[in-house]
Amino acid sequence: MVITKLLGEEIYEAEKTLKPIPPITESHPGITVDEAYETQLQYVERRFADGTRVAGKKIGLTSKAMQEMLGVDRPDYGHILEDMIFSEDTPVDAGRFIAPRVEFEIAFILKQDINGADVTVENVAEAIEFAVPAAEIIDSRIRDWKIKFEDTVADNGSSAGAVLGNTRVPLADIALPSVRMEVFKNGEKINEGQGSAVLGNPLKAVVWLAEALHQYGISLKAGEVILAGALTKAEDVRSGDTFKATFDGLGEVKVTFS
Ligand SMILES: C=C/C=C(\O)C(=O)O
Repeated sequence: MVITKLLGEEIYEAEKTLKPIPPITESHPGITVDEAYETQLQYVERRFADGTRVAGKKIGLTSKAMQEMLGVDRPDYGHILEDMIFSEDTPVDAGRFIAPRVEFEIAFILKQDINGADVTVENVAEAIEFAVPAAEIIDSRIRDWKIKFEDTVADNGSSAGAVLGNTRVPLADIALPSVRMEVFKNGEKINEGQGSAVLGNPLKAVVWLAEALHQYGISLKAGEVILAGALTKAEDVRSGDTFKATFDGLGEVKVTFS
């Protein structure tokens, strides 16, 4: 059995000191997915002790592009904490992370709680107030991004930050699977994708999340932000870089790194 409290503490320390740890799947080869999620919760509890709170959740590994990039074959989730939310208007210090990457996705703001195992796309749509263009900063507290599924789960879904664009679009005004996205780095277009890349429809990712959380007795709360997963692969970040993603009908989000 894995000592999840100790592992959660190790991940917390790695993040704080910028000293990554070896893959947990090597130091604890028998770690189960349940133990990895328990480790994530222990990390989150440790972060609460510093005074932060849950702002929402991220769903990861919902697109083929990200699954292929990281060599995993199924979605996971992590917690977005209040101190992980950055503003579009203030450059984010790349030096506060170990090996940061940025990715672009559709996010949702909830107006109702979502509970339970038998959630449908319709239930999820009713609980969402707005769709929002979003960037997620990901990072790995595991050395050199050498992660297997259980490593990234334990490491809070490799999440490090979120930036929300300024637009808020009601779901009635947008067909999420057909939203086209373009990604620009320092003014040059580097990638493009479509909402359907996320499990066919980003709302299905939220259904997946509600069901996955239910197994661990966690529900989604009104006011939370849910990042539904990157549409295209993540991009390495260096200080001085500016990234922007434009989404048809949804607006844009920008993030600059100092
Ligand atoms: C390792 C992180 C993956 C994601 O955040 C994603 O696929 O969105």
